[in-house]
Amino acid sequence: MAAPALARCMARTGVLPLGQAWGRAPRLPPSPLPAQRRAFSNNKVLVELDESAGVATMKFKSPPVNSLSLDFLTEFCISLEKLENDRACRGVILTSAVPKIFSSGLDITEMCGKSTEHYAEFWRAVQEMWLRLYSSNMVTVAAVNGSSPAGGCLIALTCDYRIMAENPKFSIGLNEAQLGIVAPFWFKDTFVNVVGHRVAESSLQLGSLHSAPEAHRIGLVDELVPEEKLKDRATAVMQQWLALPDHARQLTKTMMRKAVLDRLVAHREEDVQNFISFISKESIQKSLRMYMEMLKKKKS
Ligand SMILES: CCCCC/C=C/C(=O)SCCNC(=O)CCNC(=O)[C@H](O)C(C)(C)COP(=O)(O)OP(=O)(O)OC[C@H]1O[C@@H](n2cnc3c(N)ncnc32)[C@H](O)[C@@H]1OP(=O)(O)O
Repeated sequence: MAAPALARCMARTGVLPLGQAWGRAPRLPPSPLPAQRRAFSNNKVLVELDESAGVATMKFKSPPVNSLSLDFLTEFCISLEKLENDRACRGVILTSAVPKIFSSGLDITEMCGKSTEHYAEFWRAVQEMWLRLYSSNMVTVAAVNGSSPAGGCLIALTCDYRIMAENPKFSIGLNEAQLGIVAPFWFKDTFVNVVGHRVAESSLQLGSLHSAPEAHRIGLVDELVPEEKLKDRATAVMQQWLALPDHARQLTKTMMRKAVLDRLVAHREEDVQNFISFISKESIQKSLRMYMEMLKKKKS
């Protein structure tokens, strides 16, 4: 489906047509074209594709903090879909163009004082982002070059490999409990698949944000590197992963992730309704408003 048609579909339904992501045939190797670089961009995401390497870099560019608004999620999904359907692309590195921040997670303003219809549209877009990224046929590497709470952490967890800048001021984690909200089961499942049940259980209950060294120690990120080496290291890791035949890697990835993906697909609408009833509670709205005020006060 062409990008404008996809955009129209998402504007109408808040969802990309799922058939596009599921049951896709294994990716073919890139055609032997001369070395070439291509770029495309929208308001929230910049994509640079190195055709000779078969690798795209997707940079989040939604200042001040790359919060995951409905617009961001829509443009992220459209960009990912374009790459997924591009034979020249076998891997994608996700990183940020905003200094010190990878992503501040779901845009809290999308979850405050909005209509039921808006909450449904927003949550479907969050689900869509995760379903597409977690089931991607491409190799996905997160180059985490800044703080990455909650939904930002989810994006990193959803990739195949995570490399973080070793700055101890940067933190990462599923801190939902600190906001008085609860990470849904598929955030939790993704987290458990990376760090194991025991670490996930305490980290989720406490809503912990882990400094980069601690995140490495508990296995939340795979490597720490000096910030200036992050890009090169992500490229090297990508080359290593792409040295293997795509079909074997893709089938293995599917086997490892299928149960978790299937669980959301089977309960997708129920999950939307759960989100709506949870987020619409006055007590939850109050917690979110207080949290936003706290963020603003922290500045002054
Ligand atoms: C059933 C429901 C489950 C839902 C699951 C939820 C998942 C989530 O992702 S909830 C979001 C959780 N996110 C956070 O807790 C992060 C909050 N933000 C921060 O901690 C910090 O902003 C920072 C560390 C990311 C960056 O710090 P700093 O560089 O100091 O920037 P500021 O704090 O001054 O923020 C600038 C500006 O951005 C606004 N903002 C920050 N995060 C968000 C956000 N997630 N959504 C919306 N807006 C956000 C912040 O309020 C400031 O706004 P202004 O004061 O208007 O400039």
